[in-house]
Amino acid sequence: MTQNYAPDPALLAKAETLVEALPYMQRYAGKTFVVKYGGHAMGDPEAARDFAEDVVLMKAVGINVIVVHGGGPQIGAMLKRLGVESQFVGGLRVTDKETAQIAEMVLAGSINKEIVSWISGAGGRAVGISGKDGGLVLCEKVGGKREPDPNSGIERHVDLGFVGDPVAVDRSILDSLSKDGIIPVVAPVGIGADGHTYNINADTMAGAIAAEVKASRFFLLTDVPGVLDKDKQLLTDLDPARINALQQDGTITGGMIPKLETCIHAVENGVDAAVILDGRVPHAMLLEIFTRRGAGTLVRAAAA
Ligand SMILES: Nc1ncnc2c1ncn2[C@@H]1O[C@H](COP(=O)(O)OP(=O)(O)O)[C@@H](O)[C@H]1O
Ligand SMILES: CC(=O)N[C@@H](CCC(=O)OP(=O)(O)O)C(=O)O
Repeated sequence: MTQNYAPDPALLAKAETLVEALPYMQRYAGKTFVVKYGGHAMGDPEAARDFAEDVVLMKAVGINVIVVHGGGPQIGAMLKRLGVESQFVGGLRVTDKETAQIAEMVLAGSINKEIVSWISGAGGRAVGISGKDGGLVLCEKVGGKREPDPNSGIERHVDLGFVGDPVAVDRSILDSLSKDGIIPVVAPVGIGADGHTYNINADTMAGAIAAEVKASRFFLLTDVPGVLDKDKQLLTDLDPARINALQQDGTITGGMIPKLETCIHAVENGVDAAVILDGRVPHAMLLEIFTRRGAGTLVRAAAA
């Protein structure tokens, strides 16, 4: 007995999607991608599950994925619960000794292990570390910032306390984990030569790691579709000169300034491209990596 076999169009579309992904899988196998997962992007449990699936799929097709996470809103919530005041200067949290302890507890304790659990739940193997582990990140106290005084408006110098800037990254612990099929998940906390614990902006931490491992792609998952122009239209491609112009004319403000400065640092120090993506969009990274459509804002160094 014979039967006409008409493939289900939905299944056929799935097969075509896989075939579309093939050249990208071949291009990226063996390459290193650094993913910065921001605190705003990780709010929704469904989006978190999609994020973990994307990371596990990337690893399964041979990409060495390194996750660096934030947690600013979650630190803020914990400080509020504990009745500790907190303020930001130039996008960085002023961090006294108590705040540094709480930030470490939230970042390296709860958030780090939660991301490890999500990745395990998606069938991957992850190990959570902070910049303190295996000598990963040595940092230096960030110099103070100039800020107008809220009362007088006169500029004053603000000491940020235990806020660190990565000055040396030792990639060996990342390489050991990656080689063994493990996805490193890194909390933005580091140690200084003075032995103190420092709170590091997660974009800065991720950028320093991306530059050290010469990542092919550096993804920054946030809560906007990418960099928007004055008419709220997505800017799909940027280079350092254009970013400087957008900063000068006030198109880029707030948290986007350190984010793009980190992208410039990364692409000028050996990272092929940085991409700012909306982490709330389901499977945002897979769409960017494995389809012709792409998403978000791609930042590259200026052509030589
Ligand atoms: N031109 C711009 N395009 C997009 N976002 C911008 C722009 N200028 C400022 N922003 C702000 O930058 C924010 C992203 O930075 P941030 O809050 O530090 O993100 P995250 O916590 O994910 O690191 C956006 O939510 C938006 O409010
Ligand atoms: C020094 C400094 O500001 N550290 C940040 C670290 C977390 C972070 O950067 O998280 P997001 O990426 O979610 O913003 C903070 O304390 O909020």
